[in-house]
Order: sequence, then structure tokens, then C-alpha cells
Amino acid sequence: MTEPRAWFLAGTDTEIGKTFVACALLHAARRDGHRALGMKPVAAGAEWIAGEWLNEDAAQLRAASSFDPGLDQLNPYCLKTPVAPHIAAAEEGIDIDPARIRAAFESLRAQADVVIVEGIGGFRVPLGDRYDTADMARELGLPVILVVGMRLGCINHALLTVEAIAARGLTLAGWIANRIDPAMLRVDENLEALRRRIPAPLLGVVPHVAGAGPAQVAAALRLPA
Ligand SMILES: Nc1ncnc2c1ncn2[C@@H]1O[C@H](COP(=O)(O)OP(=O)(O)OP(=O)(O)O)[C@@H](O)[C@H]1O
Ligand SMILES: C[C@H](N)[C@H](N)CCCCCC(=O)O
Ligand SMILES: [Mg+2]
Repeated sequence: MTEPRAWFLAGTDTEIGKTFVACALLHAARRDGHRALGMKPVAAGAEWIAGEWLNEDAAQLRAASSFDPGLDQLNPYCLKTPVAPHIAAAEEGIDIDPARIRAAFESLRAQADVVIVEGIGGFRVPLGDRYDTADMARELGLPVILVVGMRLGCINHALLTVEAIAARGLTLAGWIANRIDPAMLRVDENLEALRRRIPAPLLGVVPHVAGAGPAQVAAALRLPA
């Protein structure tokens, strides 16, 4: 088995398509013959379904993966309330432990050729008093793929995030433009503005596909070299 490859998927905000794009990347990796697993280390918002607390992102990542590694590894922290995770964790009396996330990630990496780790919200989300999602990417030692939700305002969010990724000493392996807003004006001009300013390859532009799933857009994407 070749050396497993893994990336941390960050986004310019919450609700901009990280899960959608993560699932499309998993389908693309499987298309290319790789055993691919998704991971959602920390999730906020869960429902009690068939005897387990299940977060929607974790469910989608599980469905897009080559096999089910078990939620304890795929989603070590499944917080119940759909709010900022440090608030949800405090309400549940939970301390999010980087070591537990690291152990779960290493277990997944040992079982797959490709692991896509989805953050939560944007790039810089607190997970406790002295630990945030950027720290999590560093602890896992992963290069970052940035998902840019293409809507008015995304240039600022994307360039600030690119700066923050560099400031944390992380490698930006590539970025993906996700057409979250089908009504966005001057999309090509916005893509060109980002392409000129983001020092990493554009790995694909994901169209807005009302009513279709991430598997249908896998062809638009490639994993970083
Ligand atoms: N390219 C697209 N075409 C159509 N629908 C999309 C696309 N990208 C995302 N969506 C939809 O937009 C919504 C938000 O996407 P998604 O859940 O992937 O965002 P997220 O960034 O992972 O959110 P969170 O921060 O809560 O994890 C979902 O309903 C998803 O199916
Ligand atoms: C609740 C939902 N699952 C979101 N992914 C959580 C987003 C947290 C954002 C925190 C913030 O930046 O204000
Ligand atoms: Mg998500």
C-alpha cells in the first residue's frame, strides 16, 4: 500500500459546502481506485437515530467513504447542540482532547489510502480555551485544502483564511471553488481574482447542482498532487 495521503478540509465559513466537497473528493479518490475515508473530528448538532447520536456531516462522510470505520473513529466528538463547538462542549461538560482526535485519525489512516478530515465552521473556530480548529490541523500534521464558498464576500474570507493558514505554519495544498450561490454575479471575475491571489493550485470548480449529490460532481475535482 502506498503511503496514505490525508488532507484537512477548511472552509471560508460554515454552510459553504465543506461536507459536500469532502464527499465529492472521497468519490473522486474511490473513482481513482483508492480506499478513502472521511473524518469529522468535531461536530455540533446531532439527532438520536437508530440507537446512536448522529451528526449529519458524519453520516454523509460515512456514506461517501469506502467503508464504515465506526463513528467512534470517524466522529470522535459528536456534540448535540448545533452551535459553536466550544459552547456545545462546555454545556455537555466535555473537554475536547487533541490526543483522542489524533488517535482516531491515526486509526483511520492505517486503514485507508486517502483520508479527508473535515473541520467545523471556518478555519479558526475555538474548540476550548486554548485549542482551536487551526491547532487541530497542526496537531494532525496535515496540509490544508480550502473550500471557498462562491458568494459575494468570499474574496475577503478566502484571502484572510489563506493568511491564517500560512501564519500557523500550515501548507495550503490547494483550493476548491464551490458554487454555493447559483445567483452570484461575475463568477469568472471572482475566480480570476482568487486565482491570482491564492498561492496554491485550484483543484476544481464545483457547480451548483440542485437536487444532485456530491458523487455527481466528483469529476470536477482532483486531489492535490
Ligand atoms: N455545489 C453545491 N450544489 C448544491 N448544493 C450544495 C453545493 N454545495 C453545498 N450544497 C448544499 O449546501 C448546504 C451546506 O453544505 P455543507 O453542509 O456541505 O456545508 P458545510 O460547510 O459542510 O457546513 P458546516 O459548516 O455546517 O459543516 C447543504 O445542504 C449542501 O447539500
Ligand atoms: C452548528 C454547525 N454544525 C456548524 N458547523 C458549527 C459552526 C461553528 C461556527 C463558529 C463561529 O465561527 O462562529
Ligand atoms: Mg459540514
